[in-house]
Amino acid sequence: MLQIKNFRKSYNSHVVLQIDTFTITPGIYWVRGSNGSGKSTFLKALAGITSFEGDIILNERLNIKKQSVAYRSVVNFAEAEPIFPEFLTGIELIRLFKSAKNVSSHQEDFYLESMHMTSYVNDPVSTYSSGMLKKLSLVLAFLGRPTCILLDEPLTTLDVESLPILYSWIARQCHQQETIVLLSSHQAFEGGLLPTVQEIVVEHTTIRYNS
Ligand SMILES: Nc1ncnc2c1ncn2[C@@H]1O[C@H](COP(=O)(O)OP(=O)(O)OP(=O)(O)O)[C@@H](O)[C@H]1O
Repeated sequence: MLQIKNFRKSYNSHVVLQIDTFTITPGIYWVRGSNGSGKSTFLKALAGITSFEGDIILNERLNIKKQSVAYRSVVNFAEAEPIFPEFLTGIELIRLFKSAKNVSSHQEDFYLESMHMTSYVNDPVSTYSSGMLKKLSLVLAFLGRPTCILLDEPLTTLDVESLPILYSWIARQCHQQETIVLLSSHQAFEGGLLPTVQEIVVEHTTIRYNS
């Protein structure tokens, strides 16, 4: 469970997001809002990579500010437009993430094979197209034993064949362990491929459930 309390994020003293209290229980959530509404800001705050006022607490014990290392070890984030060191190969980045997340198994094999990435995962990321970079960032977001997975604009640059594969990863993850999965998009969710999906709307500098 994620609890957000007295949250406020400003850029140059301009408030872009304010949330009094908001609770997210395990499940799949479609975070929808128009351009500039604050979706990325919200996910970056939950990922612990942008500063904010207030508290974010995971499972009633991991405060993002007080237990930041433990919090981040179970919260994975895929950026909307991922940028990686160009000289590293995909597999080197995966190994780096695995060591940070204390993963010893060949957990990545399932993701690389199902997303048909084995032919280029040993190449430097400087040679990757934007869709290939996106797929690599999605693999990284599933490594370890995350209890929260944050995917910012995962549909952007992903080809139509890859979308059902990503959705199957999400369904598998939620089946194996209680997980909060947040996917942001400016588009409405087209159902069918995922189990129950709830919608969180970002608008008017705050968030709400779309019930
Ligand atoms: N680094 C920054 N400095 C100043 N303002 C910023 C910064 N990042 C975001 N903003 C502002 O915060 C607001 C929310 O931006 P954010 O990127 O979170 O929106 P978004 O909903 O993800 O948009 P999009 O769908 O276009 O990606 C916008 O008004 C944006 O101009």
